[in-house]
Amino acid sequence: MATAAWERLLVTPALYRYRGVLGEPEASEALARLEAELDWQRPSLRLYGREHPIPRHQVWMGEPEARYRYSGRDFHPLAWHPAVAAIRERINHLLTSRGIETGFNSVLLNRYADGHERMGWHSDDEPELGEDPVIAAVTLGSERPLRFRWKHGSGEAFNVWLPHDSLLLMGSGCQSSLQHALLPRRIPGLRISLTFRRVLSHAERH
Ligand SMILES: O=C(O)CCC(=O)C(=O)O
Ligand SMILES: [Fe+2]
Repeated sequence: MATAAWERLLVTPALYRYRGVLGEPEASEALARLEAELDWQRPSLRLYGREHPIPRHQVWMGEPEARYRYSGRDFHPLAWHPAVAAIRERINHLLTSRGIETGFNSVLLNRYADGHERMGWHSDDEPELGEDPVIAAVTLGSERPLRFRWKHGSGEAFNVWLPHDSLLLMGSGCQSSLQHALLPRRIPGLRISLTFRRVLSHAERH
């Protein structure tokens, strides 16, 4: 088993990194295909009555029922692109072999043209993700740090560097005890991340 490739970054909450998740040339080919073939969107979010275009591009993809409400907007998923479906298969295989059943039915793809593009502080704790979601984030392209900070108490903020072709597994407790952000840095180059999620059906929510 390739368990040696898993690095445990935290025990509680469960935070793991895995390097070389797709291998080459698959990882570089996936980056080029996603960049060229996806219909990247830059939606605006409404803040204090004003529309602000988000500082990155994104695509929401998945099963038709996996609708997602984010910052006051409903996102309808696009059908699986074959390159994204292949990455989902790989991630599912990797996690299943560790006994983790995720049932990912959707993915948010984020495209950062360079280090100026970013994502602000948040937890992925929307009700449609359930009580304690598992989120698997694949990085393709430029290596940047994802910064984490604790929601309660005085623990220090920390960086997790995410190299090309790596997977970050945010497991139990991550969204309830931590926030994360991709802060602007003087780092050149395109980065695409794929954050796989399981959106619950209405019947599964309470
Ligand atoms: O780009 C990243 O690595 C972070 C993305 C993220 O936090 C999200 O999609 O919720
Ligand atoms: Fe996130």
